Amino acid sequence: GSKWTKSTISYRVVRYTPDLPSDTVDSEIAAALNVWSKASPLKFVKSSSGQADILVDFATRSHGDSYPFDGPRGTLAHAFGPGEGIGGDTHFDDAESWTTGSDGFNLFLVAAHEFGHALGLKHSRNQASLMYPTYKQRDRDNVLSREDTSKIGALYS
Ligand SMILES: CC(C)C[C@H](C(=O)NO)C(=O)N[C@@H](CC(=O)O)C(=O)NCc1ccccc1
Ligand SMILES: [Ca+2]
Ligand SMILES: [Zn+2]
Ligand SMILES: [Zn+2]
Repeated sequence: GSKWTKSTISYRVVRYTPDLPSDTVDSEIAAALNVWSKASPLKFVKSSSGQADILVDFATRSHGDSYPFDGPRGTLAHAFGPGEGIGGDTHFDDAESWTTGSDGFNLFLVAAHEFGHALGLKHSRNQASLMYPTYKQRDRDNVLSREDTSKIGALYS
């Protein structure tokens, strides 16, 4: 696949982390998707049951795909590139402490990075990019670099 061939993409949160109220998880996930809808023609709609393009899940260790999580730290989350079935699905390691602040790991920031992968972006070698491989604190109101914006623009122009 490498990119979605439709402009409205559905998502559903399958399981929630115990670290945060579920409506907080919902709003952080929606905010992370909004980062990308602002930089592309893509729209995201939330469904509360049944199938969806992007299934969001919190899990630990072995969790039904070939990429078991690794306990605290290390891998924080992963996402599959666009496509049917597992394509787009985004999993967060629930061994991490998920927060809305600067302690633990900020769910919004990690989700914004993961959804870049779920939309077809690879890692960047540019430290300024949200798609740089390693986590660091960023200004929530300005998470995309010019490179991120041009990459998603080129993919979904
Ligand atoms: C090989 C993959 C599965 C590593 C995985 C990742 O890149 N997921 O998208 C991940 O959890 N990377 C860590 C860093 C690492 O494992 O060395 C990370 O901080 N990812 C989240 C992240 C990265 C950059 C900005 C915001 C969030
Ligand atoms: Ca981990
Ligand atoms: Zn997984
Ligand atoms: Zn990544």
